Amino acid sequence: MSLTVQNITKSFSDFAALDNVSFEAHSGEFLALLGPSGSGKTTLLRLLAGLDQPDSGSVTFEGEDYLALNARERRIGMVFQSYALFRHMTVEQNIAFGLNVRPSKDRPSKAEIKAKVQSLLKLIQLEDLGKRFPSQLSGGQRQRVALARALAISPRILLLDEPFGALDALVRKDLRRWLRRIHDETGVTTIFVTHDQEEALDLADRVVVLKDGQIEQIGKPLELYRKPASSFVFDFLGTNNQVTATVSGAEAKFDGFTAPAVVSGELTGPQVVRFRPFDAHLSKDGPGFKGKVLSILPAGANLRLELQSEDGTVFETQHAHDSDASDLALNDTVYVKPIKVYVFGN
Ligand SMILES: Nc1ncnc2c1ncn2[C@@H]1O[C@H](COP(=O)(O)OP(=O)(O)OP(=O)(O)O)[C@@H](O)[C@H]1O
Repeated sequence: MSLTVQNITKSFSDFAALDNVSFEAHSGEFLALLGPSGSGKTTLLRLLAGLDQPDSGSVTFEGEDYLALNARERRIGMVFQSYALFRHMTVEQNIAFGLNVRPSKDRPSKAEIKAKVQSLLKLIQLEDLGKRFPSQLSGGQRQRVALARALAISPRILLLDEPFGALDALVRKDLRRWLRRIHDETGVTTIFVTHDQEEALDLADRVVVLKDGQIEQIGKPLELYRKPASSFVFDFLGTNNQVTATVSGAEAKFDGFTAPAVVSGELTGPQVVRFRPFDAHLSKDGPGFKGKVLSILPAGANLRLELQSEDGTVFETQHAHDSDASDLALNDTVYVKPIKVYVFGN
């Protein structure tokens, strides 16, 4: 059951929050909308949910005009960053809410609602907490309940707006895995808004990168990483280093060494080139950019180094714990050689 968004435009006064946005969410897909603050993610989600109308463009679900349906008719489940649970209702009552408020002709029986709530409690692994109130739950538990409540109506699409934004890093990571598992079990088409590139790349089947109300690129996480369509996408997906080089064909020439270059279009001559922290080789004698070790930080399974070259440029590099980098100490002199660079022409 796919959702097709075509040429959506939405302005506030004369400011275009969304400018000709088109994409498709395939049936059962987990799609992330990724972009910096103000890029239009929430505006887009609100249009899909029926909380607002676009100025132009179309949204269809399985060929049906979604814009002609009101929010309830669209059968969309939503989860927001702030735990929008009803404080005076227990967990069970919160989850049952969407079913209980249905008109009597569409409402399942009490026994059916009870069974549904129990199965959702099991799905979110909070079977023993059904009688608690939201204030008696942790932030992560509340977001799980919010998800169960969204799923209770058997939504055709699940829209999640930074659902883990208010939680600490460890809980976020935990919930990420958990959300992906729930998605895979239920198979519901899911659109997840985030400004956190790691979250998007980790969770989604495909990522839609938004910038200033326009789509910069749509692709699978690895595609975005390996074939970024623009310097914006490259920069937004993670830390990187920038230097100038002379580009010729698929090669970047530096002073005394070269590196393979992934070049967008036909760019030659002096260019800004970018490289990722893990696309850097360190050596004691060069060739490379000569620098001093400014900091050494453990980063999960890796080491992160900050190195300052003689002209003041700071490079960030990443290495395995068991590599030569682990022998380095602060202020050691070392040469950084990029082993793969990207060229976008800006
Ligand atoms: N009701 C509104 N009236 C005027 N401007 C608005 C309104 N809603 C959003 N905007 C503007 O539209 C742009 C996109 O906002 P939106 O909330 O969609 O961004 P976002 O990508 O979700 O950002 P964030 O990650 O900070 O939530 C912003 O510049 C915002 O100020």
